[in-house]
Amino acid sequence: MGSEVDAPAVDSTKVVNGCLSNDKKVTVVFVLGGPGSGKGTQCANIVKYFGFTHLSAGDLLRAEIKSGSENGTMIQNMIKEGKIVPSEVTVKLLQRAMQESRNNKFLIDGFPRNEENRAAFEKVTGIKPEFVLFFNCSEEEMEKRLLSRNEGRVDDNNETIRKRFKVFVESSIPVIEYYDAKSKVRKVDAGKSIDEVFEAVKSIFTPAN
Ligand SMILES: Nc1ncnc2c1ncn2[C@@H]1O[C@H](COP(=O)(O)OP(=O)(O)O)[C@@H](O)[C@H]1O
Ligand SMILES: Nc1ccn([C@@H]2O[C@H](COP(=O)(O)OP(=O)(O)O)[C@@H](O)[C@H]2O)c(=O)n1
Ligand SMILES: [Mg+2]
Repeated sequence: MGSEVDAPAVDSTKVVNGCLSNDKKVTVVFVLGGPGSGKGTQCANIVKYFGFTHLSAGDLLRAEIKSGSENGTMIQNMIKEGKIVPSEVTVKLLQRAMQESRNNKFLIDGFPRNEENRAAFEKVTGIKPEFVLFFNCSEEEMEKRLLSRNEGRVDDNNETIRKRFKVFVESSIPVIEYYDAKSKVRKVDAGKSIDEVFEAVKSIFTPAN
C-alpha cells in the first residue's frame, strides 16, 4: 500500500536517536482541529476502542504549570493569550510521556500547532505520523462548545477564543496543508453529534480489508 519512504512506524534506530530507549516501533497519529472541535472527546473514544494512549499537548502544558515548573508562568501567560508555547518545551513533554508509556501507539492531540512544532518534533524524535486526523468544524459551533465547556480554563473566554481562532487559521491550518500535500490527512466533519463523529472516526481507524 503506502510507499517505503512514507512508512508510518519509525525504525528502532531512529527511535533510539530520539531517546525512546527500548526497541519498540512507535505509531503516532496527530489529532488536529480548531479549539472546541472535539479532539479530546474523540481521543477518549479512540483510546477505548483502538488501544492508543492519548497525549494532549495542552493537558501536558497545563500539568507542567501545576507542577510548579520554572516554565510555569511563561506557559500560563501564553495559554491565556492563545499563543503557541515554544516547541522546545512541548516536544520535551511529549517525548517524556512517550518514553514513560508502555504503549507504542499514541494519539498526539493538539500538536503540531505550527510549523515550528512540526519540524521540532520530527527532528528530535525522528517520528513521522501515520496520518493526521483533522476535525473540521465551523467557528460558530466551536465557540458555542468552548463557552459551555465549563472546565474552568483561563482560555475559554470570548477574548482568548478570538485569538485562538486566529492562531488556528494562521499557524495550524498550514500544518494541515503540509500533511494534506502528502496525502496524510483524514478529514472528518466534526460539526455533527459526538456519536456521529465517532462513527466516521471508527471507519478511519478500522483497516479496510
Ligand atoms: N460533536 C460534539 N457535539 C457537541 N458537543 C461536543 C462535541 N464534541 C465535543 N463536544 C463538547 O465540546 C467541548 C469541547 O470539546 P473538546 O473535546 O474539549 O474539544 P477540543 O479538545 O478540540 O478543544 C466539550 O465540552 C465537549 O463535551
Ligand atoms: N502544541 C501546543 C498545544 C497547546 N498549546 C497551548 O495550549 C492551549 C490549549 O491547547 P489545547 O489543545 O488544550 O486546546 P483545545 O484545542 O483542546 O481547546 C493553546 O491555545 C496554546 O496556548 C501550545 O502552545 N502548543
Ligand atoms: Mg482539547
